[in-house]
Amino acid sequence: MLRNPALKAVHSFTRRHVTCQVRNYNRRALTTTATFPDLRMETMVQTTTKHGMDVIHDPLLSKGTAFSLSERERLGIRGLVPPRTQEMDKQLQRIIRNLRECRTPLEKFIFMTALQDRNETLFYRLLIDNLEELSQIIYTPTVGEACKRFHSIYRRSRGMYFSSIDRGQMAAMIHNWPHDQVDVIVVTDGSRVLGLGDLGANGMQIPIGKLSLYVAGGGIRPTSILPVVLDVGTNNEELLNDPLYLGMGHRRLDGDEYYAFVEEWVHAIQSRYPNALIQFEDFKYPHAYNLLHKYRDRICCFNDDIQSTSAVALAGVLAALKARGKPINALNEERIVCVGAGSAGVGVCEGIVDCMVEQGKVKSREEAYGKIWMLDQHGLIGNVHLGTADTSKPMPIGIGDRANLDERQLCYLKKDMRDRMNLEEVVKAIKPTVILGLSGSPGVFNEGAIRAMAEGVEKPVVFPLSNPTHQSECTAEQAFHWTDGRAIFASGSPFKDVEYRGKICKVNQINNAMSFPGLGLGITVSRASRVTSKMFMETAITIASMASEDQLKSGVLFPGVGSLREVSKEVAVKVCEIAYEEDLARAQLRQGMSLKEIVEESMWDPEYVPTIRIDGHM
Ligand SMILES: NC(=O)C1=CN([C@@H]2O[C@H](COP(=O)(O)OP(=O)(O)OC[C@H]3O[C@@H](n4cnc5c(N)ncnc54)[C@H](OP(=O)(O)O)[C@@H]3O)[C@@H](O)[C@H]2O)C=CC1
Ligand SMILES: CC(=O)C(=O)O
Ligand SMILES: [Mg+2]
Repeated sequence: MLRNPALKAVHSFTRRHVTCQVRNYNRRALTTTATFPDLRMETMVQTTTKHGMDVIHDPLLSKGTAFSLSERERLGIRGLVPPRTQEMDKQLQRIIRNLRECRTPLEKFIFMTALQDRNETLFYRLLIDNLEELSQIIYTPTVGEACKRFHSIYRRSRGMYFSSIDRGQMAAMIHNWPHDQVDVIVVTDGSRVLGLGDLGANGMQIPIGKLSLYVAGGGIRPTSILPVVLDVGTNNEELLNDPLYLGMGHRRLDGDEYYAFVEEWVHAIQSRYPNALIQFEDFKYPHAYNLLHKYRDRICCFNDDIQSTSAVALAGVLAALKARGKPINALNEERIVCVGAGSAGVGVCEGIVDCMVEQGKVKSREEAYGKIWMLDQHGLIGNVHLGTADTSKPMPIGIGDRANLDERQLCYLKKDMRDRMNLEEVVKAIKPTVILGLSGSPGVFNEGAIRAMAEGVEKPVVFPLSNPTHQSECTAEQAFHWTDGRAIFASGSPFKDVEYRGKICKVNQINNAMSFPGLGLGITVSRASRVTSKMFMETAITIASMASEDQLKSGVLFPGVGSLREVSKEVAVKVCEIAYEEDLARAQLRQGMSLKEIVEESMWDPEYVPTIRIDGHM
């Protein structure tokens, strides 16, 4: 059965007191007999065995100044908080005023973290009500800065760390986590944090930020999430030499040792939380792919950078087709350049190829690969027999530094083009309609390349998707100036709309944050045992259909982060449908309720509910 998202107290009234039957997350009925003059029949409540200061200092229970007098009595906190009970709206007024006084985004980040550490209900209310503004603090771009500075701004622990000294202990350690029900785990090894490289254990802020979006955008309960760092070391010299660094001070494990480490962790998770969805995040190529292929058919997991980035980028490309007045099943008519051949670049291009094949307008997968030109840091993945851009000596494939290319990247090799052509040369040669940036390399969309692109197409689709903002392949302003205001533009991190010659040019944000919360919600609600390719493709199509004709005309491709809850609902319903269709769902459908109603009812909404104390032995 699907879990009721809120605890429910069912009261049977006797003359002087109430018998209260409370169901916890495991649907175990707990019964307590006490007098609750402030509660009515069917009141939602939260329960605790805690008392006094322990209640005030538990961020999942604390309401700060909002505890009612009756709650203060029964929880033993009378006199421990200021006397006036202040409801959430007043608390929000105070919080917002204090937040606005923070001078820098990083100060805001620290402020938000402190709020999350003392009162999660208030934190999530604030976040949901101001998603567009505050996602830029708890997520990209500010989270990037917070990762770099994690070891110097560290205040209080959140999440779990599994490190090289924990080998052999992980199955026992997982029981240290205080919650019996975990629905979503985001795990990183910190090897490629946004476009910032190897940040080791400092990467913890990424799972925390992603999971905050799961709660705020996807309605997952804050008690059901688990952020994890696999601290297998770091190769970041600066961190290794910093005495304040909090991770293991050795170089990264690699090879068999690395994969054995991850395997032990997966076993530990499975032993306690066999139904949890695992999101692999910010693992460097090729580990990211290797882990995905190892686990995707074994456990309920996906790789965010590969798969949900692919869903949202495909959504952007499909919506851009519509914005250019083309049908979305004409993807095969596009000429796409992808700058970046790592997890995200290859993942996004695979999603586009899957979609072209699904649309049935290409004869083979190979034909679809032929529509995409891929560049890595050396330039185009081209034919080394035709020579390279920087040397006239031909070099057969598999020799020299091209030996690193694997079969996933070699699918895009262009036999009729010279290896390592630079971006501008590629653009001039093939006249692309779409250019994607997933390189983590700022400024690689240079003026020459973008101007050349704009000469060949009326509405060039320019998507510099690298994060955070300062790693973006170009700025919004550059894209609109170099294309004479004609670009359809989206970036990974937010930019402001641009005014160009009196016209407001719209900026979209294409970030996997638009897809993973809804996906996780759908998996959680249906209790799907696996995450499938179809779920990502349908997520893309769902998101691509969300903008109105007028929005598309104005350059808006789909709703922004501010509408994340609405987007997540739609995505979750679609993911649930697929889970049932593909026979992967383990939750029984509820009679008389549509999937949409079930999804909506499952979404946690931060509000204060009365707290009652129960006897821990009941
Ligand atoms: N908007 C979104 O939702 C998402 C954005 N991203 C962003 O994508 C970026 C890449 O992530 P990911 O793929 O995981 O990282 P990887 O490290 O796996 O891959 C980076 C790729 O970029 C290539 N590259 C580096 N410099 C250049 C250059 N100057 N010109 C062309 N290619 C270059 C690398 O080449 P080589 O192989 O030769 O080293 C490599 O192929 C990050 O900045 C990340 O923030 C990632 C996921 C989601
Ligand atoms: C957004 C994201 O997942 C990344 O930049 O890695
Ligand atoms: Mg990522």
